[in-house]
Order: sequence, then structure tokens, then C-alpha cells
Amino acid sequence: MAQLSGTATYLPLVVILVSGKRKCGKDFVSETLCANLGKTCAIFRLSAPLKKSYATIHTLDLDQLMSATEYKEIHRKNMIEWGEEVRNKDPGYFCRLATEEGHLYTIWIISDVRRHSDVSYFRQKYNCVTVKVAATQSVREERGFKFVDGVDNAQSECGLDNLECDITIQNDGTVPLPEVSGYKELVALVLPHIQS
Ligand SMILES: Nc1ncnc2c1ncn2[C@@H]1O[C@H](COP(=O)(O)OP(=O)(O)OP(=O)(O)O)[C@@H](O)[C@H]1O
Repeated sequence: MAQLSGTATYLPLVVILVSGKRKCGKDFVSETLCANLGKTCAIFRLSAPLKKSYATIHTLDLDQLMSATEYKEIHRKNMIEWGEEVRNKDPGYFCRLATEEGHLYTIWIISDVRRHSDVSYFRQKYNCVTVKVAATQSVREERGFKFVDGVDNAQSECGLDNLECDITIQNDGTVPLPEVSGYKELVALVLPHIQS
């Protein structure tokens, strides 16, 4: 049974770890899933504490850094390198910060998992379901993806290429997500955790 104390170790019923290439639709899938699960569910982004700390240190505009704008793209590469240094010293650093409010929710969706160390961190502590969101290159390009050397071929974008996930969602096109391949299977995998 999950404990609701902020001081004791809190156990959510399930943690859904979402990964995938840029503009495959990780946020879109996470938001739909969160809205449909019907329990206290929250989306946490590992990039949020990273961006917050990076913006503070470099006196940047956090709102713009959090949005899908050109501003974020300009700073992405340096921010990734800075995040690398922090993670190398403490692999769970951003995972812990991102889920600080986790005790308020029974289901966590981590919508931007990029590292094996992130997956290991959550798997060691919680019941996890891993989800890979995929889309063809042309669909991703229609959604604004442009290849950036040093970003799209870096560890931060390719680190989980070989991760065997429990479910793959093929998120091409604009059909409603409940009809997208893999989505119903994902919900079926999550439900036993949250109905117990
Ligand atoms: N199935 C879908 N139907 C309609 N629009 C979609 C679908 N999937 C994604 N999109 C749209 O494509 C764009 C990119 O999706 P999203 O932001 O979820 O990708 P992401 O993988 O989280 O991107 P990033 O890697 O940059 O964080 C958004 O505008 C989103 O609304």
C-alpha cells in the first residue's frame, strides 16, 4: 500500500517511463494517457529541473526554455552538456528533483526519459512500465524536427535506442491517440497496477 507521508519512502502504484526521439510525440502521448487513466496522475519531466537550474545559473528565460521554441533549440546543446556533467557526478539527481511532488500522485508519467541511468533509477525504486513512442522521420519533420549535429546524434537522444520497452506506440499521423497502434495495449498493461 502506498504511503502518503512526505518523509517516508513514498511508493506510487506505477511509474510510466516514456522515451522516444525528438518530436515523436512523447508529450502528446503522456498528456492523453494522463487524462485517461482516471486516478491521481501527474506528468513529470526530467528536463524541468535541469532547465530550471540551467536558466538560473545562466540568467536565461525559463518559460522560453521550457517551451518548444527556437530559444530552447539555441540553448539545447550547451544545456545537454551541462546536464551530462551533473549526471556523471550523481545519476539520480534530476530524477529526484523532478519527482519531489510525487507523493501527491498515485501514477507518475515521466515523459522524457533519455538515459539508462534514468530507467535504472526508477526501476530500482518503483513498479515501472516502459513505453517507446515512435514516429517516422517524415512525420517528425512535419512536427518541426530538424536534425541538429551534436544533439540528435548525442548520447542524450540516442542513449535509449536499444532499450527493450514493454510497449511501443507508433504515433504517426494525427488519428486520435486511443486508436494509435500500441496505445490500448499500454493502457491494458497499466490498469492492473492501478486497480489493485
Ligand atoms: N497523434 C498526434 N496527433 C496530432 N498531433 C500530434 C500527435 N502526436 C504529436 N503531435 C503534435 O506534434 C508536436 C510534437 O509532439 P510532442 O511535443 O508531444 O513531441 P515530443 O516528442 O514531446 O517533442 P520533444 O522531443 O521536442 O520534447 C506537437 O505539436 C504535438 O501536438
